[in-house]
Amino acid sequence: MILTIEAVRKSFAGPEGTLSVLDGLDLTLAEGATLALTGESGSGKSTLLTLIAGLDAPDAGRIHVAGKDVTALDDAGRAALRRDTVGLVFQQFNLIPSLNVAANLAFQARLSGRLDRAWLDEVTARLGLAELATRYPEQLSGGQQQRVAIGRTLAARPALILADEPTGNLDEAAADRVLALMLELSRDSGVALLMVTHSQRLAGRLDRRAHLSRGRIA
Ligand SMILES: Nc1ncnc2c1ncn2[C@@H]1O[C@H](COP(=O)(O)OP(=O)(O)OP(=O)(O)O)[C@@H](O)[C@H]1O
Repeated sequence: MILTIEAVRKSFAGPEGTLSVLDGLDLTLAEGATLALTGESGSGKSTLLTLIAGLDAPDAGRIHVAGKDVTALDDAGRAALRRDTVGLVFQQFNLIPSLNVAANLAFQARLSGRLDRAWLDEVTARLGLAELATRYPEQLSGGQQQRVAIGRTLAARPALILADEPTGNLDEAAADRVLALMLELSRDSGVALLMVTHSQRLAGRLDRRAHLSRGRIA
């Protein structure tokens, strides 16, 4: 398993008291498998991705990524996990403002020591980003920024991609092309994909679906 989640709990302190978001959640994902995570707004999908990525800690339970207990790693260990094993495509694109599109696309792959020029060029072309290569993030539309954020993660070929509505800013045709590229990467390179989506149409193209409700996978 690339990902094993056992009995994870997470709650937040809010103005009306404690809000329990994840309540004993279990989930597994095999190497190279693709999973669509659905659930109502506020059900905890983004929270779950944040915990898997080690950007926040669960209150209880265990999360293993590629055999490592994320909940037991220190800051440096969790940063190394994000550099070497887990790729993130979050709703805030986190592009580097001082780097142009080409440099943003290569950034993650270079950092993880997996820069493969031919694959980077293919990702760039397939996401329609070649003609934008010398632009800077602030000169891009929301959808263009989203494609750069996806490309940056795909270029690095991490063992596990966590994507939070990665095609939310794209029209249907562009969303289909992007998802096709992600699925192809999964099939050809054994990259596992956990993708949050509100689209039943897109969810149906992944191997499995998991629905988050009342803090657990239904
Ligand atoms: N850091 C935080 N502090 C307090 N409450 C939080 C925090 N992060 C998330 N929440 C609350 O936890 C709940 C789950 O939020 P989350 O963003 O995980 O939902 P989601 O399923 O991803 O929603 P959406 O589909 O709208 O993106 C929400 O009620 C949210 O307000």
